[in-house]
Amino acid sequence: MAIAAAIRLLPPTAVSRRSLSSSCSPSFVFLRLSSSSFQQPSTVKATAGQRPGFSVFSSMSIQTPEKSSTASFLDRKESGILHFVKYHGLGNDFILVDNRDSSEPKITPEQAVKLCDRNFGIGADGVIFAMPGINGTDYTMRIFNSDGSEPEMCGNGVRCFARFIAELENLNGRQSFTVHTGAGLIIPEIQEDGKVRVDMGEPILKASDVPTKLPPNNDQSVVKAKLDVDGLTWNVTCVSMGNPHCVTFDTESSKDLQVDGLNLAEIGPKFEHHVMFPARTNTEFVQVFSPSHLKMRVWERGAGATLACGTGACAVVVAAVLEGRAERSCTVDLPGGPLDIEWREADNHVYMTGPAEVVFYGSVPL
Ligand SMILES: N[C@@H](CCC[C@H](N)C(=O)O)C(=O)O
Repeated sequence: MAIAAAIRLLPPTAVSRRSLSSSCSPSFVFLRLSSSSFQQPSTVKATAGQRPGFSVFSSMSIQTPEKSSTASFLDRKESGILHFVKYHGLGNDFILVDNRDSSEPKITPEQAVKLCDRNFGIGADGVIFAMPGINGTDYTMRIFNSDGSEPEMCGNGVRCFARFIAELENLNGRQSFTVHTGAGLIIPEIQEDGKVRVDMGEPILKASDVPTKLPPNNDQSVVKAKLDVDGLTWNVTCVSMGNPHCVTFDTESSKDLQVDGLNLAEIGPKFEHHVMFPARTNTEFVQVFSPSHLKMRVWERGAGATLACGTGACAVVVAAVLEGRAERSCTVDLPGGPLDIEWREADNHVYMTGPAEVVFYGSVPL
């Protein structure tokens, strides 16, 4: 059994999308992806938004270009077919689904696991659904991790979400809108340079709300607590950005971490599933270059080692400030690139600024 994915390297209409991919030349590519769980390729139709001058190639046939169509690729509604756009924020990659017509996700967590598979599916760290807003917000964002679990929030994901919404809708010059998430109200703003700045709200420090069972300090926060993992005692600070994070800068026996040398695949799961974290945890391993320049690697709950984690970078700056290691405005280097993070004293909100890019457009049978 196999699935076919139609992949476009250029967004289908140019006007609102020009800044997303101005350096790409238009082309279509059809991929065949093996999967035991999907329908035969014969059931798959060519679904990319064709325009004059383009040829669409599939593994079975070459099809002639269709007539010009202004209909957006994503506006197509074929039953049994999921149209998506794959985005990434610093290499943290997501399958974005237009779910604005329903408050029920178009795919199940089990299907998300299959689509996220990097060998047998599209490949992604998660699936994100753009849904109708609730509680007076413009939109709702939900996300499934690549293991099928549902986190409350995703920082890189919400930047991708913002660019996706700008693709889907005429925002009439509006650069900002409100998004309901499991972490509450999140406000992204698309900047002139195409980057997205996000008001990520206030960090949560109360141990029982993070949640962590590590013993809290008098103010209920867990800062520089001792955590035994893999034969070492790690100093950890716990921060929730709606989702839980355990941040570590050192162990009892090492002054500073050298994050490049860490075996995340070995230690990451031991943090994630540690008994002190009843909702599991994301874990950030951090090196301090200067009070405004940090470097981190992350092991994500439900997704493993990823190239970037937006909520993680926010949690890292909060933890670094609480531990007296950094200032409130920092550049955080992640394996996929840098994020600018500010924990603003005036409103206690964390602001994250970084890129979000289209990778390709595609369709898969469900
Ligand atoms: N990569 C995301 C976080 C995604 C959710 C996380 N894996 C969790 O389960 O909490 C980000 O950029 O914040």
